[in-house]
Amino acid sequence: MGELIVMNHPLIQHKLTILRKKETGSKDFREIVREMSALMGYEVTRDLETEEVEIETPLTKTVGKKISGKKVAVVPILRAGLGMVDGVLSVVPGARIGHIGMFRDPDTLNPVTYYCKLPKDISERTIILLDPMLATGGSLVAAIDELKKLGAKDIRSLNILAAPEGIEVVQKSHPDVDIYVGSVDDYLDEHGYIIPGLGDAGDRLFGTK
Ligand SMILES: O=P(O)(O)OC[C@H]1O[C@H](OP(=O)(O)OP(=O)(O)O)[C@H](O)[C@@H]1O
Ligand SMILES: O=c1cc[nH]c(=O)[nH]1
Ligand SMILES: [Mg+2]
Repeated sequence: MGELIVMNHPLIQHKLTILRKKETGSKDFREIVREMSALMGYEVTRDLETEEVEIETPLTKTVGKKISGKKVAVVPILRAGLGMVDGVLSVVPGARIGHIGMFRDPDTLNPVTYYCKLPKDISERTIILLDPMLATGGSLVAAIDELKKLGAKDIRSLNILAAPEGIEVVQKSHPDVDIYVGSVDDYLDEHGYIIPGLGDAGDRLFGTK
């Protein structure tokens, strides 16, 4: 079973509370998603491999560490995942970036894929999949299906909020994928919205409602 990591860091929780507030406008919402994503990016990269390297300081020789092993690819699920890219890149600036475009049909709640462009060597990279919202899990499962079809083997998901129903769906379909979340909320309403949630992340990020 994939691990579920709830990031209870006080800074992450403080920022999440601001995101949830209905009076937080798009400018602040975008800024806080970016800040939270940097903090979450720090957690999601905690187990990246390192190797020792000999270096020279201005005073002496010493041994330091550098990231080794697989390189990273950051893959936002459009649109809302785009809001998380800059924050994560602030901690892994050398990562390649792929894009998966997807929206959820409002009637069926099924994901519809409209775009996919990924780095060629996706099978050799650690993939950090970004989407602020994990609701029914349909979008995340479809995105992981697509990545695996193209050879991806090491995938982790970074989500600001998740519903218990969606986590279960993803863990059943893709037990090898670890899920990092800011909070596991209570339930999904009849329209598939996370409760208490923060509303529609894409609309709040881009001011489209
Ligand atoms: O877990 P699920 O039930 O699949 O729902 C989650 C998806 O819904 C939202 O996208 P949306 O369809 O609103 O598209 P947008 O990002 O363009 O706003 C969200 O950003 C996720 O991608
Ligand atoms: O609560 C939700 C559910 C899906 N997508 C969102 O943006 N918000
Ligand atoms: Mg949306």
